[in-house]
Amino acid sequence: MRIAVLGAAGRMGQALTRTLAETPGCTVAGGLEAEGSPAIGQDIGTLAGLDPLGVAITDDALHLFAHADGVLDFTSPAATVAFAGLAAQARIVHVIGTTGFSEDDLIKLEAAARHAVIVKAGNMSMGVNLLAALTARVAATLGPEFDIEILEMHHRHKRDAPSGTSLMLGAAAAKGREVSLAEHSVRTRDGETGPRRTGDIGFAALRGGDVVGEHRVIFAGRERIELAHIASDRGIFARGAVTAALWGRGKSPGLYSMADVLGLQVLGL
Ligand SMILES: NC(=O)C1=CN([C@@H]2O[C@H](COP(=O)(O)OP(=O)(O)OC[C@H]3O[C@@H](n4cnc5c(N)ncnc54)[C@H](OP(=O)(O)O)[C@@H]3O)[C@@H](O)[C@H]2O)C=CC1
Ligand SMILES: O=C(O)C1=N[C@H](C(=O)O)C[C@H](O)C1
Repeated sequence: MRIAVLGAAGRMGQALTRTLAETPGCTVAGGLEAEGSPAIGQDIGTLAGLDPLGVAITDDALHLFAHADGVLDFTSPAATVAFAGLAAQARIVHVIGTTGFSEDDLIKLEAAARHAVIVKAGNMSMGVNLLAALTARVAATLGPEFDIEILEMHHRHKRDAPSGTSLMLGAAAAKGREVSLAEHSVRTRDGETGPRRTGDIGFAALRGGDVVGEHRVIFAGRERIELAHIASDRGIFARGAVTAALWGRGKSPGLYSMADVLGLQVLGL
């Protein structure tokens, strides 16, 4: 499968190139950066710390989409929405790892998925997707006397909060409890907040240093249960993304999740 990397010079872009280069059945079909980026013209392998792969990073999205069977997209919300239109036109698999979408962006991605195979997840690692399934299970088992709080820490460069993973975990908790996340989520606390409302699902975000990504789901009642995931290497996200692209080839158009790719729903988790 010919797979191109969007945002090839980024932290995830480089991890994706390394993973693609070592995955049987995949070829690195190209790398994209925005016009004016100093990465344009550089070899995608060299940039990712490998031997040269003979593929120069380009800013020509149309050419790149026309010569790929799939694209791995860890860029920015605005770029990803534009790329969804191009992937739909080219009828190729669009794997979306980007986070921080607005409601309006999500509507546009759903529209694009009527014509294209999109696999989208706030976290592509097997561990976090398992954690989400476990979170739903624990939330369904415990009553509302257990307060649910989701805590994350990421590196100082991260631009969005709560993280895509925290939102996935919040959605899983809400699903387990059979409530709407929008009606129960509390994203900030400051000043005279009053006591915690029963049933709320709270979010807290820490930023600093080079932390790859850490998440904790806390169920706090008269006793406390905590589920946690710690990522120490971006390769876990990259492996999930490449697996998703291979899985998506030949599927009917639609918006799929990593739970679909990993078969977690089939397992009843
Ligand atoms: N779902 C998951 O498993 C994971 C998701 N993420 C998400 O992936 C995204 C990227 O993270 P990260 O790699 O750390 O960020 P980086 O900023 O390191 O990388 C993003 C790259 O995309 C480039 N880019 C932005 N706009 C365009 C465009 N229009 N065309 C081509 N390239 C573009 C950026 O270029 P420039 O710097 O010039 O803007 C940059 O090189 C974030 O939303 C993050 O939350 C991250 C890890 C795992
Ligand atoms: O920006 C990151 O780095 C990460 N983003 C994703 C998120 O928003 O949850 C996944 C991972 O935690 C790393």
